[in-house]
Amino acid sequence: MSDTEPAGYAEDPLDAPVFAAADSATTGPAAVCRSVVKTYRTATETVTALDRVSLEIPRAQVTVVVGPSGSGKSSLLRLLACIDRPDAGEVLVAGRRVDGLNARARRRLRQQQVAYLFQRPGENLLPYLDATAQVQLAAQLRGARVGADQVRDLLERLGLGGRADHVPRQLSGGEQQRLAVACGVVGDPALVVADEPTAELDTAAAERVLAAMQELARGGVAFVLSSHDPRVMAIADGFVHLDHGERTPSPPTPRSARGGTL
Ligand SMILES: Nc1ncnc2c1ncn2[C@@H]1O[C@H](COP(=O)(O)OP(=O)(O)OP(=O)(O)O)[C@@H](O)[C@H]1O
Repeated sequence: MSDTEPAGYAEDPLDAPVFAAADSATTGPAAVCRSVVKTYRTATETVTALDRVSLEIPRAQVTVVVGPSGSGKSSLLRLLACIDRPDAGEVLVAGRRVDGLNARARRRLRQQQVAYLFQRPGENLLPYLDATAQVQLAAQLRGARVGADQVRDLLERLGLGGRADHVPRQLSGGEQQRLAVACGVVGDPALVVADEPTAELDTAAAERVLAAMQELARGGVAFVLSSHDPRVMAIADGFVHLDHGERTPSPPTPRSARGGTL
């Protein structure tokens, strides 16, 4: 993505950590969208991927974004992860408005408050670092002081205690994705965003990754996942349904009896 910004987008005003005021950074929803519009312009047409979508992502919960192919799920996740910016509307992460920030400021906020997990487990990791070093680097980039004990504990919780000195090619796909989750949650970001996190995993590996996400969410971080996978829906505390770029009421889902619409 280019860092070149059209005029009018704000630099981060302070060259300091991008935390909002302590109260809104650590309380309230992890993220909020208000009447968000996202369009893509091609040579021949303008596609409206999101049309006035509003929602709140609660902390300490797993929110699953569902909808047919092309309904805008990835577009929404990219806005929440501060990778893209909406054409209109407001996006707040950890209480801070991010829609007006330029690429550099968004990148800094992302480092501290958001983790984005790619579908392919290997793409979330550096090939030459072992599991311990991956988590330490993620913490360092987030500006968090995390001791060796905490890294070891986190790897243990994710079932990677015996893999601490393994590099990604020595790990299975499921282990790689759990390591990516460890890197995502270390240093207490507000939000971990994952687009189709089980798409590349077999059933057993998917279930372990999802169980880890569900358990870690209880610690306070918000997980936002997009998926068509019933196993992902089964761990949802709430759903956001999209159709043709619009937020729609919840149709029946496998776990609609438990998860609410947020
Ligand atoms: N870079 C782009 N340029 C043009 N159109 C795009 C671009 N990215 C997405 N779109 C269009 O925006 C709409 C929403 O796409 P998006 O990828 O957000 O949907 P999705 O629900 O994640 O789909 P899927 O489940 O197939 O991954 C679609 O019509 C898509 O073709």
